[in-house]
Amino acid sequence: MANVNCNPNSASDTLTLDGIRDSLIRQEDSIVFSLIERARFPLNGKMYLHNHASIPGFSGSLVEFIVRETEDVQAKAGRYENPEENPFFPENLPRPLVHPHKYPKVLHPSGASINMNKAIWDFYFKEFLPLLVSDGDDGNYAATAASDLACLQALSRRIHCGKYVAEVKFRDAPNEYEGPIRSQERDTLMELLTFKAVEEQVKKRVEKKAMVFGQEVTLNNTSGGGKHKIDPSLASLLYDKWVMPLTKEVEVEYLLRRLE
Ligand SMILES: C=C(O[C@@H]1C=C(C(=O)O)C=C[C@H]1O)C(=O)O
Repeated sequence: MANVNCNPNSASDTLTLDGIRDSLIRQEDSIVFSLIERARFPLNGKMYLHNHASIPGFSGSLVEFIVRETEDVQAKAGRYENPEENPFFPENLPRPLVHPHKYPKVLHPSGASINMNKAIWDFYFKEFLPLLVSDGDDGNYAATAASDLACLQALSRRIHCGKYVAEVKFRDAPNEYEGPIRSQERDTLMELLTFKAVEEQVKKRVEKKAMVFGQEVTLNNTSGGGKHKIDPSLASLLYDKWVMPLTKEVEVEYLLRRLE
């Protein structure tokens, strides 16, 4: 069965750049669908206000409450034992209550501590969401927060796959990477790992996916009049401005620690 996550050959230790890129392409589907689902609801801005919900014993926004509680139960079920998964609120998470699954150890151990979720949380709520959804409040706060979390988790998984991308790039050309790693040259590492032509294809493909997945499907020939559930150019903006730069930041951070 195809594995949709970062390491497509998770049964073995073989990593290939093509295999990981295939999995990043598959994850575009999850991200675009999660955006379409979130865009069913208006902004519902009160959910994001500190202490607006007055939850006894809790200080924070309603969305933070829902994310923390969801991560708590998922941690008990072992979700964060998977090196591909990173919590948004890692502090004080409970231990798993289930028997541990043995995930293959393909990453360098120092990579485990890289967690970009604070930056993902900030750009998603402060910059991207207002572009994606309409203004307004329909009161469906719990369902809206659940769909925010689906978007955040899909984005986080994709961006942290940068660890696997960096590992395979290092294994493929250790001689090129070792010098700049030893001298901790961020800019040289960034140049070495960047493939502009691949990035251009990614932007075009996600825009096309948003167009195709977000069109109205009817049984007669009258199409939805070119209406789309989300603005396709937003998908390409999301990748250009945030997803790919953060993936590359994960790659650089991983490489900087690769020889520890
Ligand atoms: C992920 C990779 O590294 C970089 C980041 C990319 C991305 O986030 O999609 C694409 C190309 C590279 O500049 C890759 O080479 O595939």
